[in-house]
Amino acid sequence: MALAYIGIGTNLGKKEENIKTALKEIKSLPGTRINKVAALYETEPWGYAEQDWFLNTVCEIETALTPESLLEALLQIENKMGRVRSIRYGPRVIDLDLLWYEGEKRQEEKLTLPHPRITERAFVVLPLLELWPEAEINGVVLKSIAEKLRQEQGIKKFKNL
Ligand SMILES: Nc1ncnc2c1ncn2[C@@H]1O[C@H](COP(=O)(O)OP(=O)(O)OP(=O)(O)O)[C@@H](O)[C@H]1O
Ligand SMILES: Nc1nc2c(c(=O)[nH]1)N=C(CO)CN2
Repeated sequence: MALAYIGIGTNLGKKEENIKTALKEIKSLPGTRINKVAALYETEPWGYAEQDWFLNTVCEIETALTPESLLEALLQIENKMGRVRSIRYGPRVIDLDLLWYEGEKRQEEKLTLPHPRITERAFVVLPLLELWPEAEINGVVLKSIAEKLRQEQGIKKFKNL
């Protein structure tokens, strides 16, 4: 079994329900269990401003799936939940990012590991640190950048699930 972290985001429709549905779908993937889920955070849109705030969280899973089959499964969940791809960094019902998978590295367009934009995003770093306080991504100790990201980007804890 491999340990992995998945970033979850939504800013369309019933956001909290979208996150709960995504968690149910992740839990039902073959050979996969959810260990823990961080709090839900309301977060300022990153990368494309003209859209509603997001609800974000991160979950820790253990899985028997390979990184490639896990990513494929996450993309299928996005499609099943009605994700339509249009604007880059634009609004979406659900966005599932494979953030980290057991220290594996990949450098392909289809799958980059660790996820290449983790250290730029308060909405990933803060929930990830709840689950993994010592997290280090590509040589960056995440707790050393958390406060700066928190001050630069709008983010507030909404609730624990
Ligand atoms: N670690 C990863 N997690 C999720 N998708 C990835 C990863 N590495 C590469 N990808 C690829 O990125 C493609 C586009 O993903 P998506 O449309 O969700 O991007 P985005 O959410 O707009 O941007 P971002 O990836 O910065 O969150 C996916 O089809 C997937 O193959
Ligand atoms: N706050 C926030 N901003 C985003 C998010 C997200 O999940 N949260 N996802 C995006 C997709 O690339 C683009 N911008």
